[in-house]
Amino acid sequence: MLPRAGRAALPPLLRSLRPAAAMSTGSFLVSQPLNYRGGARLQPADASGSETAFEPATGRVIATFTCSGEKEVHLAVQDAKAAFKIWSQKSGLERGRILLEAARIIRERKEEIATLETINNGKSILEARLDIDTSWQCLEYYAGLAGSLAGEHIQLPGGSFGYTRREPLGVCVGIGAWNYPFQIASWKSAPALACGNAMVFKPSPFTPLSALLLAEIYTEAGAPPGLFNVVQGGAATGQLLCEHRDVAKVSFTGSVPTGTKIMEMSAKGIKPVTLELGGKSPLIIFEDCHLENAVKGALMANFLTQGEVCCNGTRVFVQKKILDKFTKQVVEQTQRIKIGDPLLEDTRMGPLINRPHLERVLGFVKVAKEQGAKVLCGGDPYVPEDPKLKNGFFMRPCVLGDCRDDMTCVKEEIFGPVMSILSFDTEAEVLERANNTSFGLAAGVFTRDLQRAHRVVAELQAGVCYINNYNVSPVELPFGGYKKSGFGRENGRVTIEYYSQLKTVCVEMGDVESAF
Ligand SMILES: NC(=O)c1ccc[n+]([C@@H]2O[C@H](COP(=O)([O-])OP(=O)(O)OC[C@H]3O[C@@H](n4cnc5c(N)ncnc54)[C@H](O)[C@@H]3O)[C@@H](O)[C@H]2O)c1
Ligand SMILES: O=CCc1c[nH]cn1
Repeated sequence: MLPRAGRAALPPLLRSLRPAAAMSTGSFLVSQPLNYRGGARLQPADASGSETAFEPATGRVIATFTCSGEKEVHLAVQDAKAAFKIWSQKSGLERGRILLEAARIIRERKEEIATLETINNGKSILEARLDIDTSWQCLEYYAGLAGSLAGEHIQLPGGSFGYTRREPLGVCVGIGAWNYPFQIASWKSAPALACGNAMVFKPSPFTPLSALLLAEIYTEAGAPPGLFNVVQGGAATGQLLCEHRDVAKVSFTGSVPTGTKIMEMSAKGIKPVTLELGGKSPLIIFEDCHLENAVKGALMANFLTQGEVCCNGTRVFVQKKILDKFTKQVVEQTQRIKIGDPLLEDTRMGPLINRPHLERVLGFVKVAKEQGAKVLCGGDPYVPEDPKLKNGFFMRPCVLGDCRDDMTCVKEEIFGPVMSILSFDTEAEVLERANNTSFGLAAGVFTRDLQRAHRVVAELQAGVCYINNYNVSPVELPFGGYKKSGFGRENGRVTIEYYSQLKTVCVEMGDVESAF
């Protein structure tokens, strides 16, 4: 454990951020090493190229860093292996105590972590704070479960018996996307560590920073050095991690194409894998809904984190009778979303992650228009008045009307603030259309008819379904997809099964009855 006094002697990533309230957009720079291994921040032992991280609100480079090569990946896995030896021998209660302390430190440092997340990702500070809340809640939740992890005792004939032991897997690898950097690192590491595993985590090269804070926090909370390590890099580094022979499991959050590669690599090593992939989720608004809530739900389903959310309900199916009224209100409220400096308290939408992604999202809007969709609002670049934001990656949130199921904007994941509105007549019709996708991450339904709500969600091919709300993620509930949106789950009790294995012990109390 690194004592508090020791921390002050180091160059902590965020010392320059304290007090968080004093930090303003356009001023943050990082020059310290961004790998974390064996309980300390360090430069990688070897390199596989370099990457730059941006502040999306200004377009400034805030960090240039070395991507980890084969040697560094190996060292991180070896450090994790050494920590695993110590950690896996602890009781669940002991592990839970350290996770609880880490949760407490996250709460205490919430403002600086949220500030860093906002600077590097671009999401509003209001949202970043909520992400940090679901992060410490996740640690608390698995801290609570750690002490109760157990097998069972099974009586056999003649006094013999068997029992099962729930054992950790070993060194787990976590690979994250850039949209929820700290939360993804927390959602993967908390259940992994609670079960007795160690972890090597690779953040997205677009958002390399906040996972380091989590690493420092675990160390400060009393985790053995090497229990949670961070290696920086892109695809090459990720590949080295997945292929390392001492890695027991890979938990991946990202796109379907990368998920496919991860699964292929894991198949070669017969390694279990959790895949949290993309989506094109349906949100179904029936005419008997509470309209005001449905409108709010549609905005929640589309515009959090600039629309860069895997489970977003981007195909909004609205029953014909209320189509005009619903659309009018959605457009009015979308136009009121305050875009701008994400560190300001009243900002509700910040910049997209980077310039190429902004261009890609704007490209989807262009194609939608060409294919006959009507841009009801937004869908164009936005330049805030503040001169320091003039090179930021902003766009105005977009609502598309007159959409059809065969349009690109309705079929493909855009991962930006673009809502497609479609109309429908009957329940049977909308169910068929909602399920007509290779994705299956989430789905939502707004109706006052209780029976219909449950009937519809029973038919929806999606891992996470919402009734009369959207995009709430309590850590007690499992999260994950059907179909090409992946498999395995994060959060909830069930995730214990994805980070542990069951050993059966058969005990003979009599003599051996030999067949020979
Ligand atoms: N289901 C979920 O919980 C969830 C959550 C967040 C994001 N996502 C999805 O993530 C995508 C956006 O994130 P992204 O652009 O960072 O995804 P991505 O697939 O491009 O990258 C994800 C991570 O994989 C790494 N990577 C890339 N190629 C690799 C390879 N060959 N081997 C190993 N690692 C590799 C990247 O460096 C990054 O850390 C969207 O599709 C979104 O829906 C899903
Ligand atoms: O982006 C999808 C939802 C999510 C948030 N954190 C992990 N997954």
